[in-house]
Amino acid sequence: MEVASKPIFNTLNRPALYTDFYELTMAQGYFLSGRKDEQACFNYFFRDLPFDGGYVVFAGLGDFLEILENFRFHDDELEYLKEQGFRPEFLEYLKDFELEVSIDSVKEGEIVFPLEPVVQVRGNIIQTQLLETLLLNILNFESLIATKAARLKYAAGERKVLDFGLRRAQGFGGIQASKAAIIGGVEATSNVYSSFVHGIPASGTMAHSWIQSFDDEITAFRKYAEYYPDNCILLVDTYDTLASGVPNAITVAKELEEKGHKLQGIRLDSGDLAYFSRKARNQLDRAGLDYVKIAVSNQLDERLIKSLLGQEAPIDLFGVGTRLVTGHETPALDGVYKLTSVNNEPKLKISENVEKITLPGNKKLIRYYDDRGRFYGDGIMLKEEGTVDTIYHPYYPAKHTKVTDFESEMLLYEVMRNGELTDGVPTPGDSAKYAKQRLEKLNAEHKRFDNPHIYKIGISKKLMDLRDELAQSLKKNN
Ligand SMILES: Nc1ncnc2c1ncn2[C@@H]1O[C@H](COP(=O)(O)OP(=O)(O)OP(=O)(O)O)[C@@H](O)[C@H]1O
Ligand SMILES: O=P(O)(O)OC[C@H]1O[C@H](OP(=O)(O)OP(=O)(O)O)[C@H](O)[C@@H]1O
Ligand SMILES: O=C(O)c1cccnc1
Repeated sequence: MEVASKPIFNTLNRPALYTDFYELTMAQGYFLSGRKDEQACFNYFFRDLPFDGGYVVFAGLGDFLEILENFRFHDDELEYLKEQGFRPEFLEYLKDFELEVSIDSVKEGEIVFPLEPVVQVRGNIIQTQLLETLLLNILNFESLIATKAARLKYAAGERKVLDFGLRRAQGFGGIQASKAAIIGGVEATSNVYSSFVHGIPASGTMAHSWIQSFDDEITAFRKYAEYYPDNCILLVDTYDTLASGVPNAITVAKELEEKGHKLQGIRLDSGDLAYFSRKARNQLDRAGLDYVKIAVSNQLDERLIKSLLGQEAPIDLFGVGTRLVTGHETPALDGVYKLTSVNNEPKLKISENVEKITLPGNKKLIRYYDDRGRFYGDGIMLKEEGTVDTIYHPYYPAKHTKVTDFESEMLLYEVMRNGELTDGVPTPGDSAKYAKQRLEKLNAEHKRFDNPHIYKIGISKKLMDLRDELAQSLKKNN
């Protein structure tokens, strides 16, 4: 079959077919069986923490809400669906489609944990179903990369981390990856497109090609410094880092000083980065250039950054590409979108694996604080419940915690009501600020890379009983 190709960027303006085929066949099925006005509730949650880590930084809400603004079916899309065999009466329904769903979500940048209803979509069953793939595609990817960025930043501490990943990203996902990286805590990106469309800070150094293009290294350095005297990071490893690169950078730094400027830094991109950074720091300091920063890159990740700083490498800035934007070594966040009620009747998915039985009903999510104002644990309960005294381990109810003495906070906000945004789209800057504040409230034992302490998640007795009773009756009937 021949498919006319369409510019990929149109996806943002025309998201309705950015979905899996079965969403449309199910939607048509609901329509044909006269169920189009049934009210459904779906929950977005994940089960496994990526990177064997202790938390997830939630991201993607801004892009999701923005894209929903354009969710409608255009004539050529309806024509395509007609060719795929969809019925005229359903296509007529889609022609007049206007999004009317309501969405509860935690804030972008929130720290979230397994099983939590991070996003809850309410509305008619056709509309809520049709959003599944789009929502999962955006939220799973951006949350994965924001989480990776937070881990890199945790390893780097006060030192800066730059995103260098566009060239190694999974295609156009690089646009989202760079934004998510900023939300997770990275300071700036080399990705100009993402900077342009998302209003995030762009930054960069120079490539080996610049230096290779000149007859000698010093001329390459001088020329760059001439054009960018206040924003110049010289790549020093093209020929011989310590015998040529750093001495030439020192010469240029001195020339800049004479003209009233300061060399910003040097970048190391190969070899033993601890050894070379120490030697380079020594050479720079001996030349009176203690203000010149040292940037490093080369297949870095959070563990390598931690290791380099453990080796007391005098590094000020880490450029991270591949392993940031590809979410190395977790290819995807396993977030799912599960039906939890139809016409206010709670729904459940049973599994042989008890940990895969879903939590039914329309919910709320509460965070409890310890006496130092740090996150103590989270409670998942039914929306209609009042104050809850005790939260129970989702699978081992003998493990429970009394929560009456803790300060608490509701985490879900209605971000869309009947298809209208309630409070605009979160900006990456605001989400990054929020993620930073929230990560400060998360205890270090949940942030460490090796065997992080498991964060306490509990469910209310009512929710547990509802789940167990429903599971029993479904098993009897099926
Ligand atoms: N002191 C260090 N401790 C731990 N890892 C390091 C240290 N220095 C560098 N690394 C990392 O080790 C890897 C080195 O990669 P590799 O052996 O391919 O060397 P290279 O310098 O990239 O060689 P080249 O670029 O010349 O091919 C990179 O991921 C780099 O970040
Ligand atoms: O290693 P990553 O974490 O993926 O970071 C990005 C890499 O991309 C660049 O190398 P590349 O060889 O593509 O170009 P260059 O000439 O600028 O070094 C840069 O020098 C980094 O090494
Ligand atoms: O600006 C840089 O130094 C840069 C940008 C992309 C990839 N690697 C390095």
